[in-house]
Amino acid sequence: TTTLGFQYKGGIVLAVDSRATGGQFIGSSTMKKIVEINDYLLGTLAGGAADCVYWDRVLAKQCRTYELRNRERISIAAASKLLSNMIYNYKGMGLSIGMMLAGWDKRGPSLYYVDSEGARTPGKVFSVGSGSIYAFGALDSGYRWDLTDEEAYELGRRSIYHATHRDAYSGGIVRVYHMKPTGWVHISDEDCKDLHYMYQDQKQKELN
Ligand SMILES: C#CCCCC(=O)N[C@@H](Cc1ccccc1)C(=O)N[C@@H](CC(C)C)B(O)O
Repeated sequence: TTTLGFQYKGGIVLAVDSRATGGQFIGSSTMKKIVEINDYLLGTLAGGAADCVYWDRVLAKQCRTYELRNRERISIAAASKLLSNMIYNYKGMGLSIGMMLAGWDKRGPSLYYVDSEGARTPGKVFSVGSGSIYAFGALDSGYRWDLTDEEAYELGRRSIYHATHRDAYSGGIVRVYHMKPTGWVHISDEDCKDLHYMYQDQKQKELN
């Protein structure tokens, strides 16, 4: 898996791949690794597929219960604390979860990284998963606070593409979402094969 998230002038962009593997076997090429917890809260999944999907659903239930009891949406900080505390109870028992939570609450945009080791940290730029080392190469060199929306989408897309090219455990569809003050927007789903040939043509044109 390769997932990434970054905050910039225009909000937060999330980008992920869609491959699920069991050893060298590819179990799925269409996994949804960006999960829509509610209209203002997105999660990204990396690690054990069952662990991530299960605890994401538990978190979604907790967030909805919070809304019903308090008549307002839960903050990203509180949602990430709920997830972190729930999985911390299982520390050392073998859970494998590396998630990002991205959302917009009354404090504005918020991006958190939470994992099954017990980490919970806010930040501006993260990449999580077996392909994150490759994604960071493109992401860190292209990241600026003042990116336009289109530049931000392309940075996310390109960074995931580079990871799918080099990491055997990443591939399939490159999915991009944008978290705005009005909630999330699904920007694009593109097969990494199509991106490969598109970038090759681009390079060819630059050489000519
Ligand atoms: C095949 C199959 C079913 C999925 C098995 C399964 O959890 N695969 C994992 C890799 C893994 C992890 C821990 C133990 C074993 C195998 C996987 O593909 N994780 C991706 C993200 C999830 C959300 C799809 B990615 O992190 O590579």
